[in-house]
Amino acid sequence: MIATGRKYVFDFDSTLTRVEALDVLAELTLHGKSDKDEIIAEIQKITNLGIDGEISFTESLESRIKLLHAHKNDLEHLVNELRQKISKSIASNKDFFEKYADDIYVISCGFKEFIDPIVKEYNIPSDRVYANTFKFDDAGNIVGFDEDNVLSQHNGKIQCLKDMNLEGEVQVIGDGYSDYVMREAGIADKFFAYTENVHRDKAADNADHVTPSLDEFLYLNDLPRNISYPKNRIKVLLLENVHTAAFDNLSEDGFSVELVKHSLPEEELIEKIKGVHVLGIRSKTQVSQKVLDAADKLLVVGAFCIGTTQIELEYAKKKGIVVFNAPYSNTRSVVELAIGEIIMLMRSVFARSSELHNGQWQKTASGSREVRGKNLGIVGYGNIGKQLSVLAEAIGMRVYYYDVEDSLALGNAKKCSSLEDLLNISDVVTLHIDDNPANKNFIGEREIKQMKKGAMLVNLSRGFVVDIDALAEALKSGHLAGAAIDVYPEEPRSNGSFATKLQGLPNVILTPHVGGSTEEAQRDIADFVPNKIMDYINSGNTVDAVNFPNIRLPKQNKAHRFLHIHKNVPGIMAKINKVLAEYELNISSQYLSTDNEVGYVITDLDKEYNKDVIKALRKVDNTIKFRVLY
Ligand SMILES: NC(=O)C1=CN([C@@H]2O[C@H](COP(=O)(O)OP(=O)(O)OC[C@H]3O[C@@H](n4cnc5c(N)ncnc54)[C@H](O)[C@@H]3O)[C@@H](O)[C@H]2O)C=CC1
Ligand SMILES: O=C(O)C(=O)COP(=O)(O)O
Repeated sequence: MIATGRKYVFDFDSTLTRVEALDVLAELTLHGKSDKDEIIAEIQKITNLGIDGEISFTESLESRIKLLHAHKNDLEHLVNELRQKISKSIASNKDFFEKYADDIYVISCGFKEFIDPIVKEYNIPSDRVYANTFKFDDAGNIVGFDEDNVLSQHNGKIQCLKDMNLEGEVQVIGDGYSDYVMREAGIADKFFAYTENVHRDKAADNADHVTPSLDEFLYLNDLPRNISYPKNRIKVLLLENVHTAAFDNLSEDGFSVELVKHSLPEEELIEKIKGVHVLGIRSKTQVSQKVLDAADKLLVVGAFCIGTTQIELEYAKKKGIVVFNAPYSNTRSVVELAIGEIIMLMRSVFARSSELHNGQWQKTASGSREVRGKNLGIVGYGNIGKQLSVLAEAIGMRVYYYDVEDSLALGNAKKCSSLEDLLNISDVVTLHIDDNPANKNFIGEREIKQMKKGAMLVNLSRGFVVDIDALAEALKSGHLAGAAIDVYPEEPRSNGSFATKLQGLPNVILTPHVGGSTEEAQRDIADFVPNKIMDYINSGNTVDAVNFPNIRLPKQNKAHRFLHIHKNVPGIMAKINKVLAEYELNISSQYLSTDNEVGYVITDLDKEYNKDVIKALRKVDNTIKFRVLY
């Protein structure tokens, strides 16, 4: 047991547990009744009015008990339910309740009958639980409560705490205004508004501190805790209108997340990135060296897309910043659009449609062909190219492909040994090469000339891959019969006006970089990338990182985890382990992964450590980043 001279007074409902116990009791007792939902809504309304001090507490209690129709036997079920509903950060910090047991109290306007058995498991004995008690009739029905108990009365917590006569600094942790009043009355020294389960403005606005979790409370008080840095202090900045599910995923895990609809130019990002730990972007945001230099806290960048060349990957690595992307989530969306566009181009659908929009009936078969039996040339036989190959064959196209890497053909697709071979043979050429800057003007005047007369070009890869001037010329001259372009050498940062030389040309489909913009793809990315980010922040795992040595280690219980990122020079591991040995720390597991530039080591320790070891590890030569996880 450790003495701090402070007393910690916890509220129960919606603080120690995620729920209001009487709401749960109502769910149990009203189960199967036709008017259950209305009664529960009524109970919740009364609960909130009581918590916010809008009606007298006694009144709220009386009304709720009447509506409950509960029996003694229901309490056992209630306790079982509540056991499953302990607040997340309370359950993960059981250690605190063990070590500071003598200084922890519960003051609740709930009932000892269900609070005692729950908090007992957190080392809080019944005599430190101040709460109401039920009255039962002979048949065991709950018919009321002990009206002499101060806690059944309005602002009863003030009187209760006064009567307890606690010595030392008294800190109250609760979600409601009825907890704050102890501080307002001057009986408690500090009030922490606990918002992990519910955010009540009236409590938060008056609090000395708002604590979104117990981790934050423990951090503020420098008390031992399950994670070294509370998640609400980890700032996440999501740009470019990533799906709101990403916001939900990261906020639900406790991070502080800001969502910005568009991309930011370098100067603005340099300002905005300060203090940000996690940056989420899509294909527009340039994460340049200057941005990375300004990023004083940045740990990880999530590209909510496939392409990552908008990020200075190597420079990020040298700074110990890990980058993840979503390599598969939007591939199917691109493939479906490619198939659709190939058919639309071959049938001159857009030309016919524009004519009709302009009031012209232009029924003709001229320049309208089936895709069946036509040659499709896929350039870049990667994740997208391969899927497209399969679908295109399924609709009867003959597939040819060209890739710089040796890539196995799927189905009956035929590999071309040169780009020229592919261009010579294809009725439609579709580009799916990666966003490597070396692919700039990959398709220029010379390559277009190598294409068959009347062929079509589809580009859903990157804008700089095609020389737009040369393409516009070829379309105007009639050498090419059509094109579908989704990506452009220069794209705007947000929605608005846009100009390209391809505008107004017949049989040219123009789309604003929407190849991967489907609800399904964006929704999937919003799970995939946040999961990678959370896995790295919470456990140190870097599996699937695009610029970093990959490590996965399961989270350990009753252990401490240190993450050390360093320049990959000889002797670092020896130095790290020498420091650990000097502080007599026992390594329970350790895993190192390196590439040419950096080394990344996760070390798990099986016992308490002297905080000075952290300083010593940070001082190890060639350390880039050091983080204590838990
Ligand atoms: N329009 C949109 O909204 C979207 C565009 N994309 C873009 O699509 C492209 C392809 O994506 P994935 O298939 O996932 O990439 P991937 O990396 O799986 O495949 C790319 C393939 O291109 C090959 N390649 C690269 N340079 C080449 C060259 N000069 N000549 C021949 N082959 C070359 C690579 O060897 C690789 O096999 C990327 O540029 C990506 O950014 C991806 C998703 C959505
Ligand atoms: O995934 C990619 O690489 C894309 O090009 C899609 O980018 P976006 O998310 O639409 O900015």
